[in-house]
Amino acid sequence: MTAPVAHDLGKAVTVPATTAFRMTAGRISLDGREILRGVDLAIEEGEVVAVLGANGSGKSTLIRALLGLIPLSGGATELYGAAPARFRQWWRIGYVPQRLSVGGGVPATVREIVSSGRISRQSRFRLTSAADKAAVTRALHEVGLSDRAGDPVQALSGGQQQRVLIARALAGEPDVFVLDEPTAGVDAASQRHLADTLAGLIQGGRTVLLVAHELGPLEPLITRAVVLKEGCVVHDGPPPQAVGAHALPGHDHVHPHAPHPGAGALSGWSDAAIGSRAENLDL
Ligand SMILES: Nc1ncnc2c1ncn2[C@@H]1O[C@H](COP(=O)(O)OP(=O)(O)OP(=O)(O)O)[C@@H](O)[C@H]1O
Repeated sequence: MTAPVAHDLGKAVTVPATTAFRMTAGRISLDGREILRGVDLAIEEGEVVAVLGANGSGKSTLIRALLGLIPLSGGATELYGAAPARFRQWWRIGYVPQRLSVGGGVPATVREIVSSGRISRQSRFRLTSAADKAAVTRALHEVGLSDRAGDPVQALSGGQQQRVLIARALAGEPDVFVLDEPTAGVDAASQRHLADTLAGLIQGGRTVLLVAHELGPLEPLITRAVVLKEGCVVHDGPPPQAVGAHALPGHDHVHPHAPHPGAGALSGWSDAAIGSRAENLDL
């Protein structure tokens, strides 16, 4: 993919877009099973890409590998042109994992979790700034959780915890949003609100990479679909008509995520942002 044409001494030249994520011949084996089997993929800045596929096809594994969270057994990945071990600009990436792992962890409040989204923007020697606090407050407001800021995150419903993760991402003000099944377990109104918010982020030039089984209201935003089947890319291009795994031949997705009764409407989060260092990507 290329960026719009620039002009150099009157001559039109095509400027390559910056590649946010690249995987070349990526292979991953877990417990002796090959989960990704030779994936080539590049996500350019400004793209809005949906990774689709049946249960167990490797979507989450692909996303986590692109973020450098799972080591490859073959091939290579790059974040903004750097190998994950050499990548330093973690503030550029905001990751919303499928769920918050809080069981057995140190108790944390909603505000503390959301504040962790600012860590990659902070200097080791600098205390939390007014800008950090403002970004956290804005992100909490934008997901409609301002009134729950002081509550232990364990006290929130599953849907609300997902909004905490979204707020954490928003708080870091990243360039790229990576969302693993952002519509799973979220009611229809919240999905529409999420779509509006993503639309604002995309309009602001952000890149979006998301995993979804059903895109629902996110569908019009998607510029490219990558379909996985048994760890291989079987489609990479324009979203199919009636995009979503349901539209694909052989779709056999099982829906384990019932809409969560506690997942209320996301109230007004827009072009704030996310970010977190790799060690903060997966609480
Ligand atoms: N840590 C692990 N160890 C062993 N196998 C794993 C591990 N994580 C995932 N797998 C397996 O890898 C396969 C792909 O899992 P992954 O979560 O990437 O699929 P997915 O397409 O995201 O599925 P879903 O739609 O159900 O979320 C599955 O068969 C899963 O059981």
